Amino acid sequence: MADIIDGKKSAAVVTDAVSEAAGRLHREAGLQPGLAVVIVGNDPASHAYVGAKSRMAKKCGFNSMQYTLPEETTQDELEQLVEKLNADPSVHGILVQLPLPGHLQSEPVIQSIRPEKDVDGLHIVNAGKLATGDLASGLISCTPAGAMLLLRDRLGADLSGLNAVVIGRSNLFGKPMGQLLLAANATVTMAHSRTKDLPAVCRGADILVAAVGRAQMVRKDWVKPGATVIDVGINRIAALEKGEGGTRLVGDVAFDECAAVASAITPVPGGVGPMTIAMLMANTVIAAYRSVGRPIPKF
Ligand SMILES: Nc1nc2c(c(=O)[nH]1)N[C@@H](CN(C=O)c1ccc(C(=O)N[C@@H](CCC(=O)O)C(=O)O)cc1)CN2
Repeated sequence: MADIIDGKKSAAVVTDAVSEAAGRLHREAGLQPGLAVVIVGNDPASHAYVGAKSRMAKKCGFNSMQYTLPEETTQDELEQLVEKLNADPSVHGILVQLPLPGHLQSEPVIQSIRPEKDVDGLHIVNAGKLATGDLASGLISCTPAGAMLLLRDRLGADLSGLNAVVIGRSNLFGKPMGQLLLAANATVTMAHSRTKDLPAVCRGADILVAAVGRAQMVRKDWVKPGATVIDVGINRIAALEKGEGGTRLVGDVAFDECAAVASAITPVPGGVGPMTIAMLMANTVIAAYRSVGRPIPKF
């Protein structure tokens, strides 16, 4: 049976360090990190994530600002709000919760955020720095940064000689995850829906990272014995086995059967998810330190 990688515990270590760093910045420079989170529309899951981000920001000692915009918000109105936040010196981090309602285009909104306030790490300047191997001067997308921290705790910082397979090629996760693994010297394969014989590709992975958005798609015969499995999926399925109505949360990996083969595995919930919010806090405190030219804390 694989070791279960405890994302909640690692996230608490990060947020404790963030709180400490925020307190120091306040004491020594009189500056309180400010995080503005923008949500448009009524998606319940997005509201839950944004609520969790705002609560954690307060817990870390930040000035936590939440902008809840109605479903019918226009592209112009949203971009004007971003401009206002760009110009506000008390705001060090801006995050626009995704996905946006269908009539809005996310890319122009993301690109309108000043790169130094882009705590989601999605602006082309931040994505470009990561792609060119500069992990020091930009901001890195939160979920991949969190997944890498879990891997670092488990396998160390140098992944030389290890084969990593990332399933999924999104800008939010798959692409930056691939870049981070490459920067850690892993041999990286980016797999996706058009990959031929996906199970065989995955079976070659010492590190298997699943971000496909399909409940329990990765089965035990996809997993190399002894592999480390990182599950980024968040899917709600009917809770049939409990004999009651309702839903339960599962990842992209069939947990029980894959845990029997892997050497370590992240659960859902309680794996990568909590790290996403912790790394958002880390990015915000980093942005605040940089805004006054202070050396940034390490997480
Ligand atoms: N602008 C962004 N939008 C979205 C991002 C993002 O990083 N930036 N990621 C996801 C959603 N997300 C954060 O926004 C997120 C997802 C899951 C969790 C989490 O802690 N999950 C828990 C379970 C929570 C539950 O019970 O539902 C877990 O896995 O343990 C945090 C953040 C899409 N949008």
